Amino acid sequence: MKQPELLETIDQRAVLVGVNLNNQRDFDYSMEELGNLAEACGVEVVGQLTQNMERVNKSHYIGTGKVEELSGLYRGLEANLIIFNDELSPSQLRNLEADLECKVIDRTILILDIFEKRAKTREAQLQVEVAQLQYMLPRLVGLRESLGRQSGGVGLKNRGAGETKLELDRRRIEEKITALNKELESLVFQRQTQRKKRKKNELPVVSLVGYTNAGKSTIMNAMIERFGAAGNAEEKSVLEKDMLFATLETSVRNIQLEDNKSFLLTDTVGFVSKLPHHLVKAFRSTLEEVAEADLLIHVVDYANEKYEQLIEITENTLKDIGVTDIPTVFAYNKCDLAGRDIPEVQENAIYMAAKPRIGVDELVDLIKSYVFKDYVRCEMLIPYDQGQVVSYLNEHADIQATEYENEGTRLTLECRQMDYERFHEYVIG
Ligand SMILES: Nc1nc2c(ncn2[C@@H]2O[C@H](COP(=O)(O)OP(=O)(O)OP(=O)(O)O)[C@@H](O)[C@H]2O)c(=O)[nH]1
Repeated sequence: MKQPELLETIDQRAVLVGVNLNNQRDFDYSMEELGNLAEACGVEVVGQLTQNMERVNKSHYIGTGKVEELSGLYRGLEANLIIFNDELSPSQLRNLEADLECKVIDRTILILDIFEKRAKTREAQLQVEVAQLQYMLPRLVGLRESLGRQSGGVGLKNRGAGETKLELDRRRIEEKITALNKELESLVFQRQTQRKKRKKNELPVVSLVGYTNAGKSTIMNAMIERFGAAGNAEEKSVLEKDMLFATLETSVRNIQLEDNKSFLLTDTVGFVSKLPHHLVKAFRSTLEEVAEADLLIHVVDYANEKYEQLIEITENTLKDIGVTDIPTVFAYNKCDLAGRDIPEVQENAIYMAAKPRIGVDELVDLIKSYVFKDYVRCEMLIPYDQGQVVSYLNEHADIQATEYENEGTRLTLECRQMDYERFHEYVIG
């Protein structure tokens, strides 16, 4: 059973509605973001209505006077869709649609819809479907009640399709969620096993995080191009695209630097403000990759005038998923478009432009200064009958000189602390 899509977006002309609770600093940006999300769904935005409030109205989210104003506005603009900037409760959605006689949706549906379009792997598809069903579940009763009142085509897609909607009763949806979660568990298990295997290799893990469309995938591709990555050619590069949420899955590449140092670089789903709770929950296993990183590269779209707010949104999302104490460096990207002064060099930040490949080496130097700080410089004398140790170090350490002496091979090298300890008996200086 494929559940009906949540949103019919063909020929939609929408009015956006936002409530600014207690003068939120990022309110204007969140409305702009809502417009971008709507456009990403193919919806044309024709108007906007906002209200400052201290507390939302329980029955209609906005005040009753505003409902009237909204009614006049959307009719005047010949809109056929109203989009709220926050998640509406089932009864608010029901009341608004009944009073306004117009299709009403919320930010959550928009985001779920975009995620659905972008999901490519089975895991991402399952995650999105679970989140969609979880969203629908409490709204089913309302959907049934509203059936009698509404003619087809209003509200969520499944409301229009009378019978299909009735089939989707609570129990069947719950069963479906359980079945999807089971399938998801086995996929997650596979990925966790791979992750454990990678961990055993003890390579440092560096994760790209940031607001959607900031340039994370472009940075990853720039690094792969510059330094190479393990794996075959088609698998190496990752999708970079000028769209919200181009990446929904986590890609991992082993970046091999010139001096035998390597680290795992991961690129994952981009953030947006107010990521729906169900979605964060469904994507927990994907986001876990971030939580296990040794270093985060917070990629910032420096060309966006509101970049500081985007940083805040990303930081809040990281907090929401429980990522609070991982060392972080900032990559202020898209400087070629920024048309703004580039600040003086900072300790934990670099200014770059990944698309024209500017600043990639500097970013790698910054990463190195964090993840390879426990490297030890030393000299080892390794007996000739321990050839495997020399081969191991040739692969895992930065060998600066090799000399052949009577007692064995003398290496001048920089190696990881753990290798230094492991081969301590051969250290001579
Ligand atoms: N001009 C310019 N464009 C860039 C730069 N970096 C990335 N872009 C473009 O910005 C768009 C988004 O880049 P991506 O790398 O896909 O962004 P992302 O952060 O991975 O996006 P999500 O998958 O949505 O999280 C693409 O069209 C890139 O070509 C840059 O330094 N300069």
